[in-house]
Amino acid sequence: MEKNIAVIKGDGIGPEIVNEALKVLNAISRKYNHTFHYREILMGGASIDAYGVPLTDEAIQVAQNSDAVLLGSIGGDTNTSPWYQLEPALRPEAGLLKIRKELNLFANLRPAYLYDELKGACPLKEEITEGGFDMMIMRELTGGLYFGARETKEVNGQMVAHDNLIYSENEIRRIAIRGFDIAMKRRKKVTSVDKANVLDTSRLWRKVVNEVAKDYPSVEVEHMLVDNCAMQLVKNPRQFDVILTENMFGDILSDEASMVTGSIGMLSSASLRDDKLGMYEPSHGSAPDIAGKNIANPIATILSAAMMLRYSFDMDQEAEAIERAIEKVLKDGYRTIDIMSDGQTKVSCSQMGDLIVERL
Ligand SMILES: NC(=O)C1=CN([C@@H]2O[C@H](COP(=O)(O)OP(=O)(O)OC[C@H]3O[C@@H](n4cnc5c(N)ncnc54)[C@H](O)[C@@H]3O)[C@@H](O)[C@H]2O)C=CC1
Ligand SMILES: CC(C)CC(=O)C(=O)O
Ligand SMILES: [Mg+2]
Repeated sequence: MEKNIAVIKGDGIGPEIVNEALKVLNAISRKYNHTFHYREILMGGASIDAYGVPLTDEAIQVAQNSDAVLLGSIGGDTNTSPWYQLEPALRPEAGLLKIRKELNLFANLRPAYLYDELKGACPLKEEITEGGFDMMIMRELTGGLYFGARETKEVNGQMVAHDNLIYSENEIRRIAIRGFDIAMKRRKKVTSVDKANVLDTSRLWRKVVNEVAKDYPSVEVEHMLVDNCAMQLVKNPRQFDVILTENMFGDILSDEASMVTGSIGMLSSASLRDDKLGMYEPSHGSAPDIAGKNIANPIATILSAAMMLRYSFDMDQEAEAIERAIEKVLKDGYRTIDIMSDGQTKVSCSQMGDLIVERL
């Protein structure tokens, strides 16, 4: 098969981790006789430095006309980077939000899975992690607080800021349908997470989720308040199958879930819409604290590339080959520093990519 992939390396560790994913994709293309055409575009700080804006219309067009987008991560140190002296609409994150919105990538899938081999890297007690866990966080990605109007202005001599949180029934319904569809292929349980004891958007969310649930009688549905969910994720992560939630709650809960898998460097993601085009990126950010040192964990990005093969290209066998190769590397005891524990072999970002390629 021949596929066009828009590649956004981004900032910080972005180029390091994407290079490892490209290594793996190249090995897959050789082994399975595919041709992947990479079209590199800029986003985030790299685009600000080159063009003065975090994402150009031309870059969006390239992404729009590709079969999938592979992204590293964007952004800098929000305390020290000069990018954060710019007005908010010109900062790196504005590029990421813009591409998600322009491509209508409303469904963000973040699978959190505890590999047996990484139980030692998980900060939870053994009795909690015994038996492992495997959950899919289904995060709404193009609505809610990150996309409402916002403003900071002076009122009565002091600065006041507001951010609008808006959800429409249709936005909730389409992500809920995706969540239930995914649950049907898994353990048939949806935990819908909201703050319906306080927020109108959450009350609407719950109502629409209950309506959608009627079409999936074999799926068990429960509603959980987000503060309780944050606690349950560390108390008993095994109870979760699909966590269905809005944009900001999903952002926060997925970082928490990632740490329970051992490291945020393990958590992949797919951002999908109604057709096959999707964007694939690790759930973490650009990690400026470790950028340029060749120590970042590239596994989340490589697993995201596997999700791209599965969801955008229908290449299930190839995706599985990558996932199995990662399992083998972990079984063989190789670890980047974030997942390192006693008795294992510490490797760099690029060595981890090579070791995965060797096992494909
Ligand atoms: N999708 C994206 O591109 C995202 C971008 N960001 C941006 O990233 C920048 C840094 O944000 P932070 O809050 O520091 O979050 P972060 O996710 O970049 O880093 C948090 C911590 O996790 C570690 N970490 C992250 N990825 C890792 C990996 N692959 N291997 C090993 N360790 C890893 C970092 O070293 C850091 O200690 C900010 O500018 C933020 O806006 C944040 C989240 C998502
Ligand atoms: C940088 C934000 C806009 C996004 C984020 O934190 C995420 O998607 O995980
Ligand atoms: Mg995040």
